[in-house]
Amino acid sequence: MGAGGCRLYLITPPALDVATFPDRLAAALDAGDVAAVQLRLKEADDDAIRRAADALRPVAQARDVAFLLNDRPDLAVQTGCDGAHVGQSDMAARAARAVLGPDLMLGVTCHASRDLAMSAGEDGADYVAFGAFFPTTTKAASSRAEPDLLAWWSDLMELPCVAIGGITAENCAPLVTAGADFLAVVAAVWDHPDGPAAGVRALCAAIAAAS
Ligand SMILES: Cc1ncc(COP(=O)(O)OP(=O)(O)O)c(N)n1
Ligand SMILES: Cc1ncsc1CCOP(=O)(O)O
Ligand SMILES: [Mg+2]
Repeated sequence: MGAGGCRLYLITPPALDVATFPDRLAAALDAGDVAAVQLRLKEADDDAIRRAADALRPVAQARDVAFLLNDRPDLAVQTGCDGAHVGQSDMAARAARAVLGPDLMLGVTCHASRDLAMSAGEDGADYVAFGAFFPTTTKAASSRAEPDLLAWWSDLMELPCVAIGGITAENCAPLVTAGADFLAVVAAVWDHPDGPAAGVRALCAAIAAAS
């Protein structure tokens, strides 16, 4: 996940079949420019997360796509992930950084808060995530963010910012023009009526059109 224009950040669906999902992920990643994949299995136990990470990490890393694990910096280290994403009630960013060491990537949820984002940056985050920008059924999001937050952040800070929450090809343009470095999406890709590859193509085209 480097500097440059706005890029796509895929988050896995809430549940997946570890036998078949690697091919779905490969098809999605081969459809367009994707910077990162986050494995996010909120209901899975540690063994299931390890199995999924072992099956999916090579698919992403073979394509130079960063592979991050949600919520669990410890398992991210154990399973060879490129980093982890933590929320405000998962683990303090400073503690997550200590578990990950200096080299692995750390993302931190900052809701719609400038203060949380500045603290996350000071505590070792490699990116801050703001949202939810739009209504979403993937998660009961507790905060609502507006594009001007992205504009404020990207004007003042070097640290990349991720926009998340209900983002689609149809609604993403204001987030791109406001300065989001990454758009994190679940449903717009995995629930696309023509399949995940079509979802990635549509989002990449929308990002390009707004850039
Ligand atoms: C890129 C990105 N941004 C935000 C989140 C949300 O994290 P969190 O608030 O910890 O909620 P859960 O995803 O754990 O339900 C995320 N996962 N990724
Ligand atoms: C994990 C998460 N955190 C805030 S909104 C959200 C869900 C994003 O999924 P979708 O792109 O389907 O709205
Ligand atoms: Mg979390």
